[in-house]
Amino acid sequence: MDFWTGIEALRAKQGARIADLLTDDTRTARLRAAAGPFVFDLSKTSITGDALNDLLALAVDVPDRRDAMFAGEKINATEGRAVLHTALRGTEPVIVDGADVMPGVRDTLDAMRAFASDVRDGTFQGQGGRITDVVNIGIGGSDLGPAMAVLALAPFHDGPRCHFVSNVDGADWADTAKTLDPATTLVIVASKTFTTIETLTNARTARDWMAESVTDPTAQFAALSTAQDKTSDFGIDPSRVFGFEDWVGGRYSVWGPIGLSLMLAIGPRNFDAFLTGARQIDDHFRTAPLAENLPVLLALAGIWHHQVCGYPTRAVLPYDNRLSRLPAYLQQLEMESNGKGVTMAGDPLQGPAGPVVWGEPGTNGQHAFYQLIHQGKTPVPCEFMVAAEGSEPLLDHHHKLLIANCLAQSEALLKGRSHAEARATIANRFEGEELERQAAHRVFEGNRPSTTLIYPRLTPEVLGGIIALYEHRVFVEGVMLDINSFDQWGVELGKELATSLGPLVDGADASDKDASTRALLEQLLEWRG
Ligand SMILES: O=P(O)(O)OC[C@H]1O[C@H](O)[C@H](O)[C@@H](O)[C@@H]1O
Repeated sequence: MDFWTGIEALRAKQGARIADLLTDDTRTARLRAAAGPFVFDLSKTSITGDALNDLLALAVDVPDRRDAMFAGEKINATEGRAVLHTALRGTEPVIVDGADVMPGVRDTLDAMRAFASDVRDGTFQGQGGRITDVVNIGIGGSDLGPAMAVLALAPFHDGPRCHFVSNVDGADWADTAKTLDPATTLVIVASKTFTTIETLTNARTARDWMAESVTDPTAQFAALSTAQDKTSDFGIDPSRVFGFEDWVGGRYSVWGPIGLSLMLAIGPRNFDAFLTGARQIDDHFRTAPLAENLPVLLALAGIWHHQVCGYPTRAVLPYDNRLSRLPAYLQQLEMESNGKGVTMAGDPLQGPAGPVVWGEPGTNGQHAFYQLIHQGKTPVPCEFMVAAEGSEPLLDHHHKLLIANCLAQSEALLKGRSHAEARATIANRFEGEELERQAAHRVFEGNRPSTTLIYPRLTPEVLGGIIALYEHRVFVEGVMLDINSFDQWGVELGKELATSLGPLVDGADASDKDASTRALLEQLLEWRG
């Protein structure tokens, strides 16, 4: 059946009360999947067994497309590229344009390991001695992955301190640089294309900063890029350039050279565990039946909530403070991949593609935006995640509270509180009409959907698995929607216009701009003096 016809038919199957569905004892076992160290529960959604079967039927193309991706077929059709981030953590040969890519992947990983070990054990020295700090200069996929992962794996750090500079706003560089000694800092310029204006601007500023203090300004520079001619032009010695191929998308690139700062922080062995965790999920995704396939079920929950129920956003709520950058990471992964308007054939989509993805760690969000999630009129499907154990054994009483809060939120969303229940909680304080009015403000509709992902503890392996789960979820949704999840043409226009606006900020003629832009520019220029 055509996807959108199937979605239309599924709309008639909404409306079950989640609490009623949960009276069926078999539901939690059926709407749950396990893979590697994860258990995923989607029983607190309104997906009935019948609707799940229909959703699974709409995923019929997934196995073939999945196998095509893993086999190196050029499924990124608008750019004519294979999509092989899985090869960066893979073990089996993958043939692209007649040649196996795996020897190159292994060589690069070996070179990264050797360099990371040299930096970590002091064999590679800065001009003022051992490297104490690493600054990764990159943006988008060349920043979010390593920045998120370095923060997530803080308990595993035994290498130099890692910093991340991404924004072209000079404040980002300035605030970071003032904590650093150039003579003991390694600067990593991370850019797949090595043309990104933000990254090159920051990298040149970093080179000038080095030049003020050390003899050889680029001797402590490394580069991560597909464009090795451009890294040489910048002055970075090829021995410190770690290359990758165009079949690695920016937002899928943390597994290879773009992960170098992570490898420097946690060491090659832990980085290997990070890859292993992702590979476990790759194996699960390739072999588990669709109905038990964790990324597939994540995707079906996504399709159910966005395309069927029409909920415009989805919240990612890790009860894991070190995953505080995960929502931002997933915003790029999901919204840049599936924020599309046309099918693979270029026809307008008949409905929305990816939802708005947002979130913050719990419990912080509870004291901020959860009000809207509980009582706002537009339901927000919530994706909770929590570990059985924290990484701070001496603070286990904190972790118990974290788990209790995570489960309490999904329970509150599910159960809600009726008017009668609300009235009962305040009947000793109010009466008559005032009691009714006060009670109305304390009603929770309930029946709000959520899913929960649980795991034993946040380790490199588990983090690798979480990212791979979401990568494959995005892929499955993309296949079902018949969109290209691997290009990002939507970011181009703004870049082109920024280039044309550059001279205007210097005072060049703005007469071809629209009236609003002209007026804003005029005021800004007046204030700039
Ligand atoms: O790694 P780079 O080539 O510098 O690209 C950095 C980022 O910028 C682009 O505009 C894309 O939207 C992102 O997908 C990419 O990750």
